[in-house]
Amino acid sequence: MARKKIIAGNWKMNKTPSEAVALVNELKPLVASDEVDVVFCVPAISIIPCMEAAKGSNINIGAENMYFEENGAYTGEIAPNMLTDVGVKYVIIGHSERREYFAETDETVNKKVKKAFEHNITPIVCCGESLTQREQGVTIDFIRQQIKIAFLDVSAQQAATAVIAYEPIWAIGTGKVATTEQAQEVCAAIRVCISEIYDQATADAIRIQYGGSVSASSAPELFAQADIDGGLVGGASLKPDFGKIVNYK
Ligand SMILES: O=C(CO)COP(=O)(O)O
Repeated sequence: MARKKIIAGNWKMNKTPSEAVALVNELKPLVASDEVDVVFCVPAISIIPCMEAAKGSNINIGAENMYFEENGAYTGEIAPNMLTDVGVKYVIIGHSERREYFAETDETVNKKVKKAFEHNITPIVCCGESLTQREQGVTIDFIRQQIKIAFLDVSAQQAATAVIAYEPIWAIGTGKVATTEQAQEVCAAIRVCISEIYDQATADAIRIQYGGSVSASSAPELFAQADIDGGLVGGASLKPDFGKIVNYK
């Protein structure tokens, strides 16, 4: 079945709100496309101004993180209904930088994924192995574990609408993009894992992105793979190059 590609930018901790608005305005004409879903995941403080700037365009403004409680004494966190109240439909969950620097675990990722679905926000669920894990030959086992825990108690109906981002940690921000074969192999294994947890229809529906040093030159071949349904793009999403990535064909 044909899955619509989804190409998302992860701005990470870059751009002040006014710089963010300028970037949305700059990229707006470049990322125009009827063929793919386009998402800019921006720092929380820039979500509202970016939404305003993106009005009338095909750009969806998403969040980079969200907490798994509804409200309360969680200083510094952003609740799901704060996101939905301003129209956010996508949130990145469990990025490797959150896992590494902010102590996120497979269990907190699972709580956040469930909470996002409760609020009808599409989670972009991140997974990915370290260089040591790849060298030790445990990549697929490790990714399967991350996926199985992330989707605990998530229904097939919900999972079918999710986005998974496969981001090998060694390829993030390093300029070292995984080979097309490596990326396709793991994305295919993720789809098999989803078919085992749920069924083939769910596996056929779920969208799986590749992320890690995606550039205008690597995107066309990566996105042509059978199990790669788009990309989660860091550095190159902050540049006019992102327009080329979106219009990779
Ligand atoms: O972490 C990433 C996207 O979430 C990838 O970042 P880069 O594209 O900068 O390698």
